[in-house]
Amino acid sequence: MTLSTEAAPDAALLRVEALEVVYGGAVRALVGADLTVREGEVVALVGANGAGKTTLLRALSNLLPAMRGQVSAGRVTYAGLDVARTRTDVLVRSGLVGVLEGRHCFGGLSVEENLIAGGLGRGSSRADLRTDLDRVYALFPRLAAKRGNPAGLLSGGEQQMAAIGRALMGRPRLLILDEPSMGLAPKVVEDIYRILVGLNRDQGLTLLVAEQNVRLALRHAHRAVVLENGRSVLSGRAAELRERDDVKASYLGAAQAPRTAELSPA
Ligand SMILES: Nc1ncnc2c1ncn2[C@@H]1O[C@H](COP(=O)(O)OP(=O)(O)OP(=O)(O)O)[C@@H](O)[C@H]1O
Repeated sequence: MTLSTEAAPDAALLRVEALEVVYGGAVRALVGADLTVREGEVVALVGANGAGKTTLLRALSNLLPAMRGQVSAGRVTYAGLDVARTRTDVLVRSGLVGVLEGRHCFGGLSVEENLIAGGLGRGSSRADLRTDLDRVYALFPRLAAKRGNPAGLLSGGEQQMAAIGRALMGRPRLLILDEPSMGLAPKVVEDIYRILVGLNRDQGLTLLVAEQNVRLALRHAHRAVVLENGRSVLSGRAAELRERDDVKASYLGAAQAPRTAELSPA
């Protein structure tokens, strides 16, 4: 079911249409996912454990083949590119940059070397690297203070900041994040979201954030898409979704309202 707030198709920076994904030829992880992200938006992809959020994000960066996953139907288009036919590094240089599961800092490298790796992936010049490092350090003063330390010794929150900083070094047009709140203290999560939303507001950075913490996601996003069992079942403006009884009952911990699946389409 879909609220009537989706973009006209031509306005989309990213478009996912009726996407189906199978792992190992057997596990059907997505069975019909639809998603649109317009330039300048913050869009949340929410859903319970195993709903398919990470799988969808992998598909956006054409990372499924490396996980024995395969798009079996549907299509992903980013900035006019057919993603399934575009190498991940080409997508990165086109501005589609992900902070995917596990944060993946290079533990033996310093914080600064980790950040520089993000700029090199994009082919930045030495001068660009310097400018971008200063920008990242201004956003995350804690990284500036630890620039020479091994990234492996950072706290979980600092590693998340380093992973986001490294992605920003790639000068993204669309930044994709997988559960940036995972395992972090509420205060750190708030700091990270404040910075991300600030980048959207002040610099127009487009964001797609997968979150299990639906309350958090709906507070910060402009729009959201709800995934259930590999299918997008609901989408619309975050402010409207927050007020829906079915969303409250299923995802925001409200008691009496019926579950999403029992409701008729909006
Ligand atoms: N590499 C893989 N090989 C086989 N099955 C997988 C693989 N990765 C995910 N799956 C399966 O695909 C389904 C969707 O998983 P996915 O990780 O995309 O969900 P998710 O919404 O991100 O969940 P979580 O929030 O727990 O990470 C699950 O049934 C999962 O077991």
